[in-house]
Amino acid sequence: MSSIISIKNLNKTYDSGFQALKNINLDIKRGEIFALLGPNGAGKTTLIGSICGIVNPTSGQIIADGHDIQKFFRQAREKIGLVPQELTTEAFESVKATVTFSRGLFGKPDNPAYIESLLKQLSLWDKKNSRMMALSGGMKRRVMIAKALSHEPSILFLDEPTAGVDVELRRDMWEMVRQLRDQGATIILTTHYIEEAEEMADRIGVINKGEIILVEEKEQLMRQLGKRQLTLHLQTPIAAIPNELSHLPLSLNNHGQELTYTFDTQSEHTGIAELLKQLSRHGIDFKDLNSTQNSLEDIFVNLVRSNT
Ligand SMILES: Nc1ncnc2c1ncn2[C@@H]1O[C@H](COP(=O)(O)OP(=O)(O)OP(=O)(O)O)[C@@H](O)[C@H]1O
Repeated sequence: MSSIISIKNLNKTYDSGFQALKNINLDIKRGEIFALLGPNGAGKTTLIGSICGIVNPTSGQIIADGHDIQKFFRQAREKIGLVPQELTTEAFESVKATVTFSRGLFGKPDNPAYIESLLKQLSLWDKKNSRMMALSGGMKRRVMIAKALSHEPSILFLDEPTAGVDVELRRDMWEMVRQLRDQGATIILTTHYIEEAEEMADRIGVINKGEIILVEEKEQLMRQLGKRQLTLHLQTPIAAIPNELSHLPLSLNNHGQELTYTFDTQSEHTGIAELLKQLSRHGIDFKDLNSTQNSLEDIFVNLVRSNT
């Protein structure tokens, strides 16, 4: 897959002297969903703002769909749709007028058929004549997406798309974003919600204190760093893990009723066969067992912690 965005040696120091981005190098592949994860103040909005031409980088280069964002701002910006964090809309305008106006801002000729298909896709067609102020928060968010897509960009940025949105609407949004990707858009989203990245992203980038500390295929990331836990629900509670088993990665929980074994999904030998043999030797029987994969959240928390 070729790159649609290429960022080289990007730095941003604000007038206050604060360095918000530190030598960022990042390529976004055409047609992917890329999730940029990071704690508060990590530099996510500054990075997106730089790509969209809202923030002026101190140094470095950004190419968006073939155009240098600093040298050919208009051409590069035309390729980009941005859905900002805040809902900003004209209260008295109709949905259709708002979206049509946004297209005009990019100097694109009217295309009522495109606007109609966009509103239909975002389930807004029924509301096309409603005033913005009469819409629910979720509908307003959809209009923000329609506005961002009104000039037919190839790249869509979603800055915290589901902040403050209820679970059901969040799932709808995810579905919508996937559909957009399937139609050929490249999507970059920032999020605090690990679950959102886990659910949607093809690749994940982690930014912390202005530095990209990791970029990885999501599946690969989960495989590489994911640990699995096997929990054995014991027939009879035990007071302590027998000394002979103390070298194993075991923990005793739930008043001695559960024994949890942590192992690496990547290693050749999980050690489970040996564990079961040892338990049987010590007369520890279990009535049930289940296993769980460590979540991306564990991985993320560990990464950010080890980077501080
Ligand atoms: N105009 C500005 N002047 C000075 N410092 C700024 C300015 N804008 C942002 N910063 C600082 O730069 C850092 C990165 O901010 P940014 O908004 O990019 O982070 P973020 O990852 O988007 O955070 P959040 O998740 O809270 O939105 C923060 O420490 C912030 O205080």
